[in-house]
Amino acid sequence: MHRDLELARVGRRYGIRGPWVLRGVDLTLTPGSLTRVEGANGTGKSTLLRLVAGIDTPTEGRITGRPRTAYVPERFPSALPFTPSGYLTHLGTVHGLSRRSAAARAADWLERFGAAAYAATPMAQLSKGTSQKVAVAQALLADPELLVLDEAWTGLDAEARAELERAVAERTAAGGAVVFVDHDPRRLAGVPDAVHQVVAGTLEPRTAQAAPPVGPLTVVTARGPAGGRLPADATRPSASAAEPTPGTYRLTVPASHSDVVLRALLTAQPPWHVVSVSPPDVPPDEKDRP
Ligand SMILES: Nc1ncnc2c1ncn2[C@@H]1O[C@H](COP(=O)(O)OP(=O)(O)OP(=O)(O)O)[C@@H](O)[C@H]1O
Repeated sequence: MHRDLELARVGRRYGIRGPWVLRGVDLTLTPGSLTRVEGANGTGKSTLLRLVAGIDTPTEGRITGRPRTAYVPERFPSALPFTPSGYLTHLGTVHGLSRRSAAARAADWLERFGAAAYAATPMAQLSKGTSQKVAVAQALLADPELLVLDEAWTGLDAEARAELERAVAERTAAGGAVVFVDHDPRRLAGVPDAVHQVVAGTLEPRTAQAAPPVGPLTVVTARGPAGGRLPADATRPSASAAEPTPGTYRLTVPASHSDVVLRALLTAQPPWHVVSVSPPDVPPDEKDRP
């Protein structure tokens, strides 16, 4: 994503005389940012996400700077006349991939979400959870610059939920923007760069204290090159960073983001030395004891 996506004074109503669902919405999504949208039932969250995703257009106002966008809708039309493999491969070619690399990516994503065994099952026969995995895979397939997730975790098993959190971390680390709605307040808690609430048809920044991370945490201990500064991609997702001895840092990271933090440390120029990766409250020198 090379520039911001901007919503300026956006309004949406359904039907010429329908009530305004949203009005006067201003929102800026910057490259690399994670944004959460909250709001009570029926306030217009899905309406907003459809506008952000570009599958609906505003009744008034402007949206500019659209990047390559992918979207997981609240309700995925699962009864399609395809198998997951055929569907994802077809979509990959629509996104400009060769058939061969589209098929390889389709297989990779189905594997990541634990749905490889259903690659050749007609989609109409899939369980709700497996079709949700296909819904998520179709959005991630072509490395979108903007990823819009409307309750995308709903129906996924625990491993697939964690995998989707990791995929979100990868997208933002790659400079993409991610916007999500989720009924679970613990979803990626403490990680979003911005949280907005839909209230009475407008969008307001949430002013209450941001929730601290409540999911599983990982402590990454790393030693830097002389005078080295922690790479921004390592500090940004971290809930805390301490420097117990000069040049050695302990980063406490949501487990969903540990791969991204490790990659940022190891690919920095010059690279950092990762001393240990452990659950919180386990001193690094004790973690290997039986
Ligand atoms: N296609 C549509 N045609 C007419 N009205 C619609 C349409 N889509 C949404 N609405 C109305 O717009 C309002 C906001 O709906 P929306 O689904 O955006 O809210 P939401 O916050 O996502 O709700 P929920 O939390 O229940 O998913 C509701 O009153 C809904 O009935």
